[in-house]
Amino acid sequence: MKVSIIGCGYVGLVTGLGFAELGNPVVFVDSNGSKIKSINDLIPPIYEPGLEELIKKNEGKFYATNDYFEALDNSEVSFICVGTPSKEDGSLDLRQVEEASSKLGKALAEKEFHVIVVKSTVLPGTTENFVKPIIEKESGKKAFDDFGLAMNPEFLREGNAVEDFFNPDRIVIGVKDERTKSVLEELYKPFDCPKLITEIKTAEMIKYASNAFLATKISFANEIGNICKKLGIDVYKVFEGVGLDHRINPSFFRAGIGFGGSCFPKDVRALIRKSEELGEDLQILKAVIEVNEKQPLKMIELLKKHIPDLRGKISVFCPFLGLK
Ligand SMILES: NC(=O)c1ccc[n+]([C@@H]2O[C@H](COP(=O)([O-])OP(=O)(O)OC[C@H]3O[C@@H](n4cnc5c(N)ncnc54)[C@H](O)[C@@H]3O)[C@@H](O)[C@H]2O)c1
Ligand SMILES: O=c1ccn([C@@H]2O[C@H](COP(=O)(O)OP(=O)(O)O[C@H]3O[C@H](CO)[C@@H](O)[C@H](O)[C@H]3O)[C@@H](O)[C@H]2O)c(=O)[nH]1
Repeated sequence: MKVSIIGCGYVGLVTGLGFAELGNPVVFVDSNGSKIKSINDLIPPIYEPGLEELIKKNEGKFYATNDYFEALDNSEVSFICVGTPSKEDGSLDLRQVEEASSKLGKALAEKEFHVIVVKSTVLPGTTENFVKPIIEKESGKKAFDDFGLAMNPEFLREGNAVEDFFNPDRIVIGVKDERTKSVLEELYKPFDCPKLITEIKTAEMIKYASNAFLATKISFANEIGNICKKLGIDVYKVFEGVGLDHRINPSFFRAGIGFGGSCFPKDVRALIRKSEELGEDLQILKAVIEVNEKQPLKMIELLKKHIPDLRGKISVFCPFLGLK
């Protein structure tokens, strides 16, 4: 199946090259000219283990452009993989999604049935209440009828992205119309993992609930770890024991400096912000962020204890607190 990928960052590039490896011709679209050149020169613009081999191995099965019309002409399904960064207040900055939806809509006006899939992490309701009206306005077409619209969250981890693409724990497809459902089922046929078909807003929420739960596990491990330190207990052994309970699962209990990365802090904050708009107080998740913000200071306390005269000798960068 011919695929186009809108936005060639971690998610877009890995997803597109993964689909190419599985035999699907792929057109990459990005607004950044140097990324386009780099992809066409077979040089991955980001580092991920296995990505360089993948891009070289699939030469001739993909190309990159900034032309949405050409991309839609040469594909049956487009994945929106642009960034959804945080604004100052924690809410999502949807400008990249807005621009991509608008340009896809314009190109769609000249095409017969085409499927558009939101892969970017967006809050529940965004695909149907934000992306859909933009595409409908720009294309003059009706979603779920003249074109397909779906939400397919991505769960890959930076540093493990290629491996995660080919071996996902599950594939979640939020979809409404039968035609789009069969297009995505066909595309994901080679994957031997549970495939969950849901409502569009449910798929959006599964992504947030997953990241929020993983972040909660880490903050929990850090709180237990802080007591363990005081009691002289090895926290790693504790969670080895805890994780042996099949109801719990041993992963993501590694205590340390707290979670960072490009997703957990942004996604947990966005969910908290959204819940505030809805008049709900997400107390657990607020505590998860609070514990995480304090954790680097705990590490500094620990360092000070072991190296008493630390002042002026070492700088530690804490994601939320700056240099300490
Ligand atoms: N990085 C991860 O590990 C990860 C994992 C799962 C989900 N996600 C989610 O996936 C989305 C993408 O994340 P990412 O890390 O790949 O982002 P990124 O910032 O690395 O890449 C976004 C790409 O989109 C391009 N772009 C921006 N506006 C565009 C437009 N209008 N048209 C075409 N291209 C445009 C940018 O130039 C950039 O190359 C986000 O919503 C993120 O939360 C990220
Ligand atoms: O036991 C653990 C595991 C992770 N971390 C920290 O948590 C952060 C996130 O790590 P990781 O999940 O490996 O990387 P990400 O690339 O941020 O991936 C997360 O965020 C992505 C974007 O949503 C999701 O797709 C992935 O499933 C989810 O794991 C990092 O700061 C890690 O150091 C811990 O402190 N303890």
